[in-house]
Amino acid sequence: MPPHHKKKKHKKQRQSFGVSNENANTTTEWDHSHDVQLEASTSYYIKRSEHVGRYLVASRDLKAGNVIIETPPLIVGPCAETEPVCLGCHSTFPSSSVIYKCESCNWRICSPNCHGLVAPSTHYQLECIPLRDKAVHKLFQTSTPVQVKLMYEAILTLRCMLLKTVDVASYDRLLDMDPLNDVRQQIPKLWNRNQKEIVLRIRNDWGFAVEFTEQELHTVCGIIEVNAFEVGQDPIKARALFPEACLLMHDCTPNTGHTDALRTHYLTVRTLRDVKAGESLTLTYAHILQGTLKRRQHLKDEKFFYCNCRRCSDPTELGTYCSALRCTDCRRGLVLPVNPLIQESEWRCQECRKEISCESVVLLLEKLSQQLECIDGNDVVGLETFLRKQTTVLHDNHYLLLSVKHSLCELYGKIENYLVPQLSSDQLKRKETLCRELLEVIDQLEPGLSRLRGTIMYEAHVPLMIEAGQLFQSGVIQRNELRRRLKEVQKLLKESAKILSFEPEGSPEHGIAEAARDALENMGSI
Ligand SMILES: C[S@@+](CC[C@H](N)C(=O)[O-])C[C@H]1O[C@@H](n2cnc3c(N)ncnc32)[C@H](O)[C@@H]1O
Repeated sequence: MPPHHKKKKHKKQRQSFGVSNENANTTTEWDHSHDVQLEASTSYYIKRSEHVGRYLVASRDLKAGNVIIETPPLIVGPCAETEPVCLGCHSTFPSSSVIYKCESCNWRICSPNCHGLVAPSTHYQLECIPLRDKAVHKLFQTSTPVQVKLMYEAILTLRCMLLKTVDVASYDRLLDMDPLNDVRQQIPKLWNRNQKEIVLRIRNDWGFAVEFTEQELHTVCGIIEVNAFEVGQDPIKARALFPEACLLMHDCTPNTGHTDALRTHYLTVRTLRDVKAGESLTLTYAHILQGTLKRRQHLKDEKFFYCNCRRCSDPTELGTYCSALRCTDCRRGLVLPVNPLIQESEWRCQECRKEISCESVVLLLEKLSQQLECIDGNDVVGLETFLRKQTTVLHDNHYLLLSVKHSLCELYGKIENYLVPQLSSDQLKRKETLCRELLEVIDQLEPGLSRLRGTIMYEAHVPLMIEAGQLFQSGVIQRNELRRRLKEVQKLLKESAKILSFEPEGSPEHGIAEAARDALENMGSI
């Protein structure tokens, strides 16, 4: 993995997928007995419940790593509020790049030979001629940068609508996805934004009023908002729709994970751990290393439902305490939400019973997040200082601290002045501790073949291997202990290589899998 040389902000956690529902009831489980079975595949069948709508259920016992869905996208398009991107492959344009434009519609492309221009359900097949005929590119001359971003955002909606004439079967599959119109219509801010920025833009500014009704366009906006996956990796990022995969129910400790191929966005969904026949197959629509209050609010705001899963229902978040604060009154107890399924719930110290309002907790976390945002993402000393100071206020596993620990465990050994040969034994020990602390939490929240686990296991092997060698050479440990330690390193590398071998070719994680395999080979037999 190349070192991070660029100055960067403290990294945000990676997010995957988005969905919705309005149910804010406070039951943690729902009664499945009335759920209706709809369709079946070899690995799953589709059921429907009052509470979540359609969802997938394992039709047989599945092993960790089993592929349950492998599918090309129904349609791909630019992200919301994106910088201008190539309408073929959705890559952003480096500032120094030569400007190419599509000869027909005059929108920017990365190159006349871009593979994406001719891919099914993209530029040439869908919006190129209509954009040309309506001379939409002329609007760029009079648009502000914000309006330009909104023009790119509207492209995916236009593409979906154009399927109606170009590929009726795909359009029907698209319309089978739930737009949650009733729910979204009750959110004026969202509905009015779509009306102004997407619906009226396409109908009035771009001249498609005869072709598409307002209602049709709102429905497609909803289908995208509720069901689209974020696909790709910098500098190519896009949104894509997958009719089967979008039926996976959300859970904050999911039993499946997904990857998408870099160029084609071909999606593969795999089980992260063994799943019994009859268990729901679940995916997370939120960040794993995020606290319940924030995770649930994100799901409500972006995906229109409050999650009531096992993790959300448990104030300790499955014993990880990753939302817990330290009591500044008695200085002994941990402060947890009284009822985590109520967003406004009071928080209470488990020792002195002192209560804090949810508002105060939110304000404190906002203040701390802002402080963290101000620290450069490569500033090891700054991040360590933040950790040291805030462990007096936050539990060691608090999600804000976990995100700092995640950054630090990658920085030690990777950036200038902290490259592996430059690390002191204290710094190596520190990297090891950070990795162990993170793995302990991830083993609870996303056990199994999780990408996060795989990358941290790779990081963990470095200090362990070096330390074992140094201790042996200085005579502190004997051959047997060396062998035991190297076996542990081997185990980490094997698991990391196995997990990350699922990652798409060309991705950083795929590179780590290769590095793990090389390291194993270099170790030989022990
Ligand atoms: C992408 S769709 C999933 C498929 C959808 N159930 C259907 O019938 O088309 C996302 C929607 O499913 C529901 N959903 C998924 N996971 C849920 C969960 N854990 N709790 C409540 N609703 C959920 C919400 O209504 C959400 O808006």
